[in-house]
Amino acid sequence: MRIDVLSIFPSYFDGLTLSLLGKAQESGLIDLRVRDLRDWTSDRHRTVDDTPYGGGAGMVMKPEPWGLALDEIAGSSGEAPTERPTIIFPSPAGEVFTQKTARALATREHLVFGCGRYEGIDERVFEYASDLGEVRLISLGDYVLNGGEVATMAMIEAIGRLIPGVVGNPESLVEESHEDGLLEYPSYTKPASWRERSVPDVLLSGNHGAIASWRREQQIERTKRRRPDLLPGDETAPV
Ligand SMILES: COc1cccc(COC(=O)c2cn[nH]c2)c1
Repeated sequence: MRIDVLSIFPSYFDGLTLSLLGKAQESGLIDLRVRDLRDWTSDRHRTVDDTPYGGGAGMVMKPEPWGLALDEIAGSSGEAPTERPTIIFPSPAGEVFTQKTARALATREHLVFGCGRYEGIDERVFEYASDLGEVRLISLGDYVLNGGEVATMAMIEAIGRLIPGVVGNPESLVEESHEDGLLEYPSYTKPASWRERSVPDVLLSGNHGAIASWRREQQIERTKRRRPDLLPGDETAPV
């Protein structure tokens, strides 16, 4: 998978070269290219923002740099024609990102992330970008960040770890929260007793059927308690 990131703070993404995603890049599973949006400005101050038409506080990101950058990155830049890229703009006004979104995006060949700053990006950029690829405005949740970089980091990690070969043991991707629509069961490791607190006996029983049932009960109980919104109407229905 090729992932392009456009940001006025490209060094935000230095962290992605570490650990898991770092190895994925070395092995060629992920081709991550982080670019500074200011590289597509032409004035001395490398200006990327201006005042909003219609007034209002703050600044809006100018369309010109975005248009030039997207033409180069998302346009058919002479490389072998592959599927059109999916162009993602993190935004508080976007669809909510879930594990389902991550799974769907992990199947794509080419993702482009456009990190907004200030009060946002000129709306015409999203319209123009839809001629170059599938445009998705995606929100991590109902809160506002100062820019799209943190949301992009989170999405790249959530998507990247689902790409076959990135995570050593794919089994570890199966039993985790949201994979089966429920929160994950509690985990324990040695010592069996720690500060007067013991590991649930069932987990020491060696009875794999009982352990599986106990874990499923824990998933349902936790989901009911912390995230009832995830449960279908009838919480005993198979998820
Ligand atoms: C594209 O325009 C803007 C404007 C303002 C902030 C941002 C950054 O994204 C978020 O704030 C966000 C993402 N998920 N939840 C919140 C983008």
